[in-house]
Amino acid sequence: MSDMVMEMVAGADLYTLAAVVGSLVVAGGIYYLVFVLGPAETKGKSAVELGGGSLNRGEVADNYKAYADFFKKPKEIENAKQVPKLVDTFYNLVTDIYEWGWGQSFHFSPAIAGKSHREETRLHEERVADLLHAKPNDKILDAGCGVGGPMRAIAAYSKANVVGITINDYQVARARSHNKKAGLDNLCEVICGNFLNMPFPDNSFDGAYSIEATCHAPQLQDVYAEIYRVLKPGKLYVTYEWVTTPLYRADDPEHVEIIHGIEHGDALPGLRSYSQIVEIAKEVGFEVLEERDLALPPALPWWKRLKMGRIAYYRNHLVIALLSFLGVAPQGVVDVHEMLFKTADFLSRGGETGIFTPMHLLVCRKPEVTQ
Ligand SMILES: C=C(CC[C@@H](C)[C@H]1CC[C@H]2C3=CC[C@H]4[C@H](C)[C@@H](O)CC[C@]4(C)[C@H]3CC[C@]12C)C(C)C
Ligand SMILES: C[S@@+](CC[C@H](N)C(=O)[O-])C[C@H]1O[C@@H](n2cnc3c(N)ncnc32)[C@H](O)[C@@H]1O
Repeated sequence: MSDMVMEMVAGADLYTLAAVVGSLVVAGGIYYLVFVLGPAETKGKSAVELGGGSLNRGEVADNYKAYADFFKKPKEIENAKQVPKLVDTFYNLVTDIYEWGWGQSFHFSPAIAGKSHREETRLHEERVADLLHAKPNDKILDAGCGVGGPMRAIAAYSKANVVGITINDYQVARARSHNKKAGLDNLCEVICGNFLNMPFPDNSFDGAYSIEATCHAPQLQDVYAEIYRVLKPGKLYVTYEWVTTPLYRADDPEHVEIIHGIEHGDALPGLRSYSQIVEIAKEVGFEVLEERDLALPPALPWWKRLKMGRIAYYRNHLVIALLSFLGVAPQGVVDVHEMLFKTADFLSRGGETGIFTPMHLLVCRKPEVTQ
């Protein structure tokens, strides 16, 4: 072979080699982004599984649009009847992303020096069990149970039986599957239903709790009255509420912007003030034993992880955009993720300014003798 031919062959080999190495690097990069870096919290959910809950793939984009439109027409928010449906749609859209990027407990916790997010979450949940004095064989209600992170922690810790209710049937399926995998399906039960009208008899629970869930109720008195109804006399109800704090000023445009941002990104029919919560609990018949904002010092910022996660959110955005482009993730997931990205910012600002807390604690008792 002439030198020229030899050079051509060597050149072609080099091109092939470069193409093979290039493809391997790209494939490795995608694998690393999607499978290794993808699941931020546990190995529970990976990026390739991100979907729209109970929605068909083709319905995600339209449902997101319907959700976003709801908040463009502030008048409609007053129509309380539409809210549970809106909340159900919201959780179809966000449940996978929450699990993938946060974990199986859909709530915040006070940061604790030297503890991981997982430990902080567990301690915040076990506090509920302690406040309820939950014990083996008790039957405890979890109103708005998500995919069951808190219920599993509380059942494992106290050995009580926990019955969770959520409006979203996709969450029911996820929660049941997690309960089984955790070996806690003997203690944990999940049903799909509306906590404004629960399918449980009067006086049937030894305790009840709600973690960052009743904020979705258009009228807080409706859900509190339902919880009161199903509790046995003398038993306790513990709740972590999303509220505005005494620092919130309705005439400060920045405060108003932050609170609207939180409502829009979290399917809230209108955040309540901390001062309304106790009044409503008393109005439905509860005695209020304790009321406290768990976010106040010496507690460390609950929004710390939200802020620290920023780099991860950009990476998540990249992963989701790529999967959506490849047709793996349904159309519309990118928009949902973008909405959550903005929400994270409003929530952090709510925490930093001190005008918002997601953990206003109330411990209530249904009196022995009810009126
Ligand atoms: C109680 C509620 C939900 C509270 C939190 C569990 C969620 C509130 C905001 C969510 C998130 C924001 C940013 C997301 C990020 C852009 C994405 O890449 C990964 C998931 C997020 C971190 C996501 C996780 C859950 C939240 C922190 C409400 C709805 C009443
Ligand atoms: C932010 S999540 C919190 C879930 C769970 N408490 C946790 O901490 O992981 C709010 C939950 O409330 C539920 N929810 C909201 N409105 C509801 C309603 N009307 N009836 C039943 N569940 C409802 C949602 O479906 C979701 O599971």
